[in-house]
Amino acid sequence: MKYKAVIFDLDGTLLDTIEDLADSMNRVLHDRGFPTHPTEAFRYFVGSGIAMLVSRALPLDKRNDTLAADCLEAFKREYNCNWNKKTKPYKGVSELLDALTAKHTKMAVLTNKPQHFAELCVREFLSNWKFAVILGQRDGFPIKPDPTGPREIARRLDIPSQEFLYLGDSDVDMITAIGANMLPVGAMWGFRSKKELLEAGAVKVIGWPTELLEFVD
Ligand SMILES: O=C(O)COP(=O)(O)O
Repeated sequence: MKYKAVIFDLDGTLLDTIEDLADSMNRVLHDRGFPTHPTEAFRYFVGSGIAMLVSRALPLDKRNDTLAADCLEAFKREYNCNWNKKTKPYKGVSELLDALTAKHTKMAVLTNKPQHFAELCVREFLSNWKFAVILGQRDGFPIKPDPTGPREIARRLDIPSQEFLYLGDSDVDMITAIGANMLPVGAMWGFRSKKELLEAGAVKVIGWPTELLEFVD
């Protein structure tokens, strides 16, 4: 089966955002006298939205709703100043997006990043390519792994779910793809391991972006 459309996860799949996310959150922690984390630790904090990132980064014995809400607002302020400092597309992404564009494959972005930051990042780092839909975290809508987002993309593009490839770098992405009846493909250059991707149901795992082309119509 060859696929007609691709949904991309953003953080850890198209863009390496880890340092800007880590620097922003570490500043919030440092300002409050809490321990900071090495950048690598954020690979496991990212993926389920920024509220979860903030909660995972807070000291275990300090996690409460009031502090988490305060730190979430502080994180948004910091990230608003830092989102484009060190972020960049992964190597090989531009070749993949060029090739998909040449094939007229429909492309969309689905991320648990807030909608505002998702749009900023796509505009700044991926403006050479057309994404038919960019869906980030929006108030009142469930985030991944709920399949509402990918189903909305399929509906808006008027392409059956089964004809979508879904490329992501985390268990959340694989579970989302399976729930939406799309082919889950794991990106091994991102934040998580091959083992995690396979255990979460990746049907394929690829080590370089253009390997995705093999599955595209
Ligand atoms: O959790 C986030 O904030 C974003 O993560 P995602 O782009 O991998 O969905």
